[in-house]
Amino acid sequence: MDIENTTPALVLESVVKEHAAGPSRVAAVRDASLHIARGEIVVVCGESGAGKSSLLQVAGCLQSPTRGAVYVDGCDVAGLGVNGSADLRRRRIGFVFQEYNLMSALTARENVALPLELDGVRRADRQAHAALQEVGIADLAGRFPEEMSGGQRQRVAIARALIGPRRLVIADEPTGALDSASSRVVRETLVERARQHGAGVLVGTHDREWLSVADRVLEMSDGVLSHATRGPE
Ligand SMILES: Nc1ncnc2c1ncn2[C@@H]1O[C@H](COP(=O)(O)OP(=O)(O)OP(=O)(O)O)[C@@H](O)[C@H]1O
Repeated sequence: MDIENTTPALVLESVVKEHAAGPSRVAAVRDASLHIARGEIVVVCGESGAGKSSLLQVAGCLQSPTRGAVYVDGCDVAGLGVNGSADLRRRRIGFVFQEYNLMSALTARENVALPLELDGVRRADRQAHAALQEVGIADLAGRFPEEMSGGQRQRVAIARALIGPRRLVIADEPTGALDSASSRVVRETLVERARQHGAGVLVGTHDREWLSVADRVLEMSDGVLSHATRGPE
């Protein structure tokens, strides 16, 4: 394995995330530390309000930590500034959310190509088509999101999250809105694509079905990330 491949996809060091709530503050993440290697799938479970989304937002550089450090693919996010952080998100991090977050005015292929096009990558369209082929929905490339099922939309989101040199994929309740058959397809697709691309994957979910595909399962409770873990069940 070369040096680049041994760089962790994600390192969190003593991360604290507080949210303002009126005059007081809520500690959503309390002193969380975590390493995710490339190709590794880590699932964080926990009840509603445990702090999973807050942890994922900080890990995905969508929010700054109140304290602590975040490294994505070896890069210290605190030193990047607003533009550098946006570039890192667009180039190195893929996101999959419960709500899909696809652009409704763009076709499936255009949605997948968008992060590459924003970076001026040539032949983005062709790469997007290949990515849709890999997730098994190339025949829907010309459809708009509203013309697809939830499971199909989520596969478009996965193709978009993994296109280009992604080092880290953040998935927040990726199967929360899907039936069990679509959920299984989405799980298998994300896992297979992550293994092929060598991206580290951090999934926050209530869906216990994710435990069977995880390399590590962590529990979150009242902002505390517990490393008293199990392997996959
Ligand atoms: N923007 C915000 N402003 C104020 N408080 C927030 C904000 N976001 C989250 N919180 C609070 O932080 C805590 C953790 O919330 P978070 O959404 O991270 O949990 P979660 O485990 O993802 O929950 P769920 O599974 O319901 O999405 C909760 O007490 C929540 O009310």
